[in-house]
Amino acid sequence: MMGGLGSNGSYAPMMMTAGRKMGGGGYDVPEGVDIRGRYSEEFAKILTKDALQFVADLQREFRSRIKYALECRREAQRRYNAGGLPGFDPATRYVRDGEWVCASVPPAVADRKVEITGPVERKMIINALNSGAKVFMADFEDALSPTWENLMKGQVNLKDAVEGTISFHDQARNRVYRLNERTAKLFVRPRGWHLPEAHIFIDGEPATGCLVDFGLYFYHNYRAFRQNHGAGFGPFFYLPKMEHSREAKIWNCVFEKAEKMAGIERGSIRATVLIETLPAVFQMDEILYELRDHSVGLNCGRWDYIFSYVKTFQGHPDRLLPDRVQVGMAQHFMRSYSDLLIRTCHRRGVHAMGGMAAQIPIRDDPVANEAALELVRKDKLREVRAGHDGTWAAHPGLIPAIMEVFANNMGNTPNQIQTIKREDAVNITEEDLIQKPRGVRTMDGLRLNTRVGIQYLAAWLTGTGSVPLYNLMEDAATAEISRVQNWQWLKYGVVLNGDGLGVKVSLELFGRVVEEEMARIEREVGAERFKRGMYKEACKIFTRQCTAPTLDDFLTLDAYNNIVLHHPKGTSKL
Ligand SMILES: CC(=O)SCCNC(=O)CCNC(=O)[C@H](O)C(C)(C)COP(=O)(O)OP(=O)(O)OC[C@H]1O[C@@H](n2cnc3c(N)ncnc32)[C@H](O)[C@@H]1OP(=O)(O)O
Ligand SMILES: O=CC(=O)O
Ligand SMILES: [Mg+2]
Repeated sequence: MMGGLGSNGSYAPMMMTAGRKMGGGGYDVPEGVDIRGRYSEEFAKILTKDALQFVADLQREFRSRIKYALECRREAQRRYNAGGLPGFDPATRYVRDGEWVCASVPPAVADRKVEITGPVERKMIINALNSGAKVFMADFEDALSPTWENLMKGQVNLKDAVEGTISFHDQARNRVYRLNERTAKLFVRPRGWHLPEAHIFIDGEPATGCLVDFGLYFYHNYRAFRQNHGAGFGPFFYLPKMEHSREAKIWNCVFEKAEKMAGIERGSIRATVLIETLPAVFQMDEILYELRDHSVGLNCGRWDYIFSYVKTFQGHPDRLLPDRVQVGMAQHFMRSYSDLLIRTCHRRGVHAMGGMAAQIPIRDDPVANEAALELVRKDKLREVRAGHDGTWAAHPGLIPAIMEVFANNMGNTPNQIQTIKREDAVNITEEDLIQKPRGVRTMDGLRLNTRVGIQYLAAWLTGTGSVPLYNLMEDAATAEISRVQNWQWLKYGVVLNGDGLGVKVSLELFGRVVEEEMARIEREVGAERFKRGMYKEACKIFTRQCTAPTLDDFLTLDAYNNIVLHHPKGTSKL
């Protein structure tokens, strides 16, 4: 027997075994903590009593502030739904106008020309650290399906990576993977504030996912990281999906508490915040200000940013998106966001990181591969010329080309913080940042959204959070665009104005498209894989979300219940 939610939803107490509290099949847990995920000896080395105590301390100290911050998000969304627009906050003008800078950049990460990203999967971690990129962002977020196995193995893998002992034996190829002498610097991206961790209960409630990711990683790695990788600084983090500086302030307090617990200097931990929600673009100074002792820049999380544009304007039929493929960095609102981010970061003395081009190598078609590479080069050239200090790559095969673009255009300097100030961007207005994207909507766009959204979700439900689809990298952020765009077009019954057909998007049309695209997916992946996969379940979830009367906040929040596996075996709803 274990502690857990009973059939009536009440919390059952944990069993005492030989004087120790055993919460969930064998873990030795502190008071009030219950582990409901599978037990493994390997995981028990991560889920130690002390590490769990640290996570529980974080949860207890910050849970009400997190709940409040999430309620503020809902309140802001209600204002946008009633016709309001996001904008700069007059109350924090003094922060934007003030002359202040963030703490100086740690020498270990002064040069971040190319950063590779990927899920916390063992082989990927080794490949990414060996890839020649300056930084590897190990992802618990957009690129990871947060199953218990993925999360806990991810923690094991990161610990081995930080200690330098990580290896992987690919049995099929009889190939052993180990770390090179020189490796990329490791950043870790925990989940966003909104995602719970349903396999760890604290005081009868699921823990906050990002506090679990951060807490366990920090607890086990701060010492080795600072010694072996950060030259006295670190660990380093990426922080996703924030909407307001009050959320950055919570992270700042989490960092201070962690530093105090570890007995390390304030300002040791450093983080780059992704500006990947529309409301956050109006809070960039404020976010940096809250994190000024712990900041190492901002990043243009362009894919979630596009998703957030649709979400923020879900009640504004005058701001509908064209086909997803047409919403690139050349759109006025996207260019304005990147330019203002560069100006803000450089004014405050930190890195302005570029975003992810979704292209990946196309192995079986050299011509298409060269065309994809050329798109990546063009995108990166725009970024480096605009003043970005580095950028993201989704695949090791892209690193040489991207590195060349950045190195050729930055000379020998590690970054452009002091050399490109972008004072011209001071003139960017609220209207520039929300300007309606230009382009057309097509039946192909609707079909592609549907096909990609379902296939991505099917992969996610089976534990894979980033996949190659039609020669592009797809992850939670890109799939979100497909979902909310379909929702928006259905909600407002838009006319597909780009293919001369003049068809109106309706429930009936969408139903037909789903049926036909499911048939196409089956043809493409083969009947056997289709049957074994989670395509039907994915289709159900995706279709429900696209047709829901009110927009779901996150695709993965609803889908999460399908990957929660409580021990002993059996799925459980939150
Ligand atoms: C919107 C955002 O948030 S972007 C950030 C989050 N998204 C991501 O991080 C996506 C990262 N990229 C990926 O996950 C992968 O590149 C995918 C899923 C798109 C494609 O992966 P694969 O299908 O494995 O590609 P492919 O077969 O070409 O891989 C070739 C090799 O490169 C490795 N590789 C591919 N991508 C990566 C990566 N990002 N990091 C490390 N290694 C990688 C593979 O492991 C494989 O290694 P091997 O030859 O030793 O077996
Ligand atoms: O996390 C990155 C994004 O583009 O979203
Ligand atoms: Mg993102």
